Amino acid sequence: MSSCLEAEHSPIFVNGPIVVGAGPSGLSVAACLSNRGVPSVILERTDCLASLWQKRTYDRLKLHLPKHYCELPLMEFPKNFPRYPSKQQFITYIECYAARFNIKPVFNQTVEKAKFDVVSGLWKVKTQDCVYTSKWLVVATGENAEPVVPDIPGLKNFYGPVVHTSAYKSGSEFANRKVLVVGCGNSGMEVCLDLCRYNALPHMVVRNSLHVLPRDVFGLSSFGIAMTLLKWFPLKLVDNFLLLLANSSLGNTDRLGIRRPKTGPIELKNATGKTPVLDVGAISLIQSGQIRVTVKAITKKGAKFVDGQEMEFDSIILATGYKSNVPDWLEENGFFTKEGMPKTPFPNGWKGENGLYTVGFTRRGLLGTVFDAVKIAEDITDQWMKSEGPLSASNICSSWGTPSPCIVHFHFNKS
Ligand SMILES: Cc1cc2nc3c(=O)[nH]c(=O)nc-3n(C[C@H](O)[C@H](O)[C@H](O)COP(=O)(O)OP(=O)(O)OC[C@H]3O[C@@H](n4cnc5c(N)ncnc54)[C@H](O)[C@@H]3O)c2cc1C
Ligand SMILES: NC(=O)C1=CN([C@@H]2O[C@H](COP(=O)(O)OP(=O)(O)OC[C@H]3O[C@@H](n4cnc5c(N)ncnc54)[C@H](OP(=O)(O)O)[C@@H]3O)[C@@H](O)[C@H]2O)C=CC1
Ligand SMILES: O=C(O)C(=O)Cc1c[nH]c2ccccc12
Repeated sequence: MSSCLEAEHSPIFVNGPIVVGAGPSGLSVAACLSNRGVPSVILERTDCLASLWQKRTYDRLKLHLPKHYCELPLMEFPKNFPRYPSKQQFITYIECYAARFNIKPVFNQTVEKAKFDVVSGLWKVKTQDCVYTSKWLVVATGENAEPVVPDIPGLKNFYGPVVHTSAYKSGSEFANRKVLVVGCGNSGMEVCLDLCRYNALPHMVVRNSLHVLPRDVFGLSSFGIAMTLLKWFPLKLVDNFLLLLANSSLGNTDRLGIRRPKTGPIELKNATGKTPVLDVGAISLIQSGQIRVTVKAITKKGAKFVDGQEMEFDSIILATGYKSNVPDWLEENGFFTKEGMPKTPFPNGWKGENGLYTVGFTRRGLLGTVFDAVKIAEDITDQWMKSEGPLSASNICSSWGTPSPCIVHFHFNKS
């Protein structure tokens, strides 16, 4: 970023939106804009695209919804990809996607602060190196920006390694080890399964009720079945049907220490964002006793079970989920909750005031991302055409590869 260093103290004006984050959401917005001839700049804190997928997920990860539901706008997955692409295939797809739309994010730029400047009518976005300004700010930092590391009593005194799932790659280092896995969302379940495949001995902490559904039934994906049925039937009926399928294929999970919530799986996902576990084999290992369930408290060397029994563990894996980091860097007036999620529920949470947009905060996975990205690109394009218009190529500072980014400097009065 030599241009940034040269431009010390003078903001870099972006003739199009500034997008924060080069994950699937940021790339989707940039692609939809590029398709409409609108430039944008993506600022990304890491040195790669889709860093969640490249750096913070385990080796065995596959998409758990059929690929059709995980496609970004304007580009399908290759025909030869399986129904559930692997993490590496998804990353390849993302790289091809960026190349196809000629998107070149500015890497190693952590957005530390962003604020709307009323005087200039522009967003000022500060990274460790530069200040960027634009009429539009697109927040694409994701629902999974930071790991949740709960303050569990006893955890600090535990003598062995404690790893969050975002740093877990495979069970290869855990062979013959007793591992306590805290949390039983999709990460906890899949890590337990992976640990078993490497001959480790996982014990899983289940705190609350949760839904587990088979990923596939009769060769069809449960999610696909639900999406199809929802076109004709009410949500509650579809949820009941999913539970019927789940009980007949997995049995009664209550008996395994996994209680079902009263609200159905899709209704709960829509209302709270809590994703049902889509089972890819962990339940049968719980049934056979290879994965053990529930614990009460963590002690210095192990954990105390609800029945009073104590057990020693070699390692702890925190499968305790993720959180948004928006409150750490965005200064705004009440569009986001203190947890960093838009207050306005889906489908209307994509647009704030003064040119603020959010993509990928719908708790609906990549389907939600596509919905937001298309809306945002339409909305910004309309404004851009009216007010900005395509400037000559030499004035454009953008994440497009060609013409090579060139920067327009504006000086602002310090407010
Ligand atoms: C293990 C796992 C598996 C999943 N599988 C699926 C699936 O199969 N199907 C599905 O639909 N969804 C799935 N999801 C949901 C997931 O959220 C989406 O797949 C997708 O990654 C969301 O994209 P995003 O761009 O919104 O967020 P992210 O992929 O998290 O990308 C956000 C980007 O913003 C960057 N960033 C964050 N803060 C800053 C900052 N301050 N400055 C600059 N850059 C910043 C990050 O480095 C990151 O590159 C999965 C999630 C996880 C954790
Ligand atoms: N193959 C795939 O595509 C995969 C997709 N994913 C997705 O990634 C996202 C994140 O999933 P995941 O990482 O599993 O996170 P989740 O937020 O879904 O689950 C977190 C789990 O940790 C538990 N937990 C949190 N704090 C504590 C605590 N203090 N003590 C005990 N338990 C605790 C929660 O319990 P409680 O419910 O009681 O709060 C919950 O069971 C989801 O959307 C998921 O679907 C994840 C893995 C694989
Ligand atoms: O993988 C995830 O976490 C997702 O959010 C994908 C998703 C969107 N809607 C759902 C409903 C049931 C299971 C997963 C999802």
